[in-house]
Amino acid sequence: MPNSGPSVPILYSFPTNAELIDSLATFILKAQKESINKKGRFTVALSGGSLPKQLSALVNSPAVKWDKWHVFYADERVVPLTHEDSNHALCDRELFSKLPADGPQPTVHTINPDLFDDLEELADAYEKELIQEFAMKDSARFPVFDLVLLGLGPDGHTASLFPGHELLSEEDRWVAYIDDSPKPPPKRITFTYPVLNHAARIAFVATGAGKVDTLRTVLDEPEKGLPASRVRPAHPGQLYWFVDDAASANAQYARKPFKL
Ligand SMILES: O=C(O)[C@H](O)[C@@H](O)[C@H](O)[C@H](O)COP(=O)(O)O
Repeated sequence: MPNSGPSVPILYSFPTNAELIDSLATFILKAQKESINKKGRFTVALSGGSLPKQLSALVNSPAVKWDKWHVFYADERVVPLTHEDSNHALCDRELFSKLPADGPQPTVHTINPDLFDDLEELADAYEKELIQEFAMKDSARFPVFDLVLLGLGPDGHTASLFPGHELLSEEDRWVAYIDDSPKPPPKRITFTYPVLNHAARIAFVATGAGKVDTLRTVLDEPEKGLPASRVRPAHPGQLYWFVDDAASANAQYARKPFKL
């Protein structure tokens, strides 16, 4: 019977962070290849937190076709783009600034600092960039990212979708703002579920014993509805978890051996 419901998450758990980093890079390169073969470009959404560091194996990989990458931020903090709280500044520091200056560079879509006084306008402008990237190029009704990389907060949040927040039921807007984030800084913009759940692939990355209870709840008790559990891309989209054994220690959820 054809499956048209949300994807069943695939869990990969690695004994060490080094193994996770290598496998994640292999996974990303495969996604990159498929996407470029199909459409000539690779659309990627990145998050902040510990995620950018987990992409370190890409920096020196000659297989990365950086000039085909179109990068957005799944969420961004409303601070100057060079501020230490900025997800763009973080990704730039961990990733983009490490690429050889004379080599191919990604196209990176940042939020517009000229609009910081009006969060609605800021979110709308970022949504327009998504429309230009997807609706105009692919004639798609929703943005279909080739890859979205997400982190998991200790309270089960992901991107800037926090437990109990009204944005969890947003069905129309693709990009929304919040000004009451429980994790500082309070002002942020974030992709909503309509964007996340139309992606072709989503990979969560979560490491360390600090995530052990939250990861167990997200994987084993999705009915509790933590924000990360609600990320379930519709068929044929696929959801993956790249975690380490410290983070997955309490989860009953079945692990898959990593093999592409
Ligand atoms: O901008 C942000 O705050 C992030 O995008 C956020 O969603 C992050 O991914 C999680 O909080 C996990 O963060 P850690 O990986 O640092 O635990």
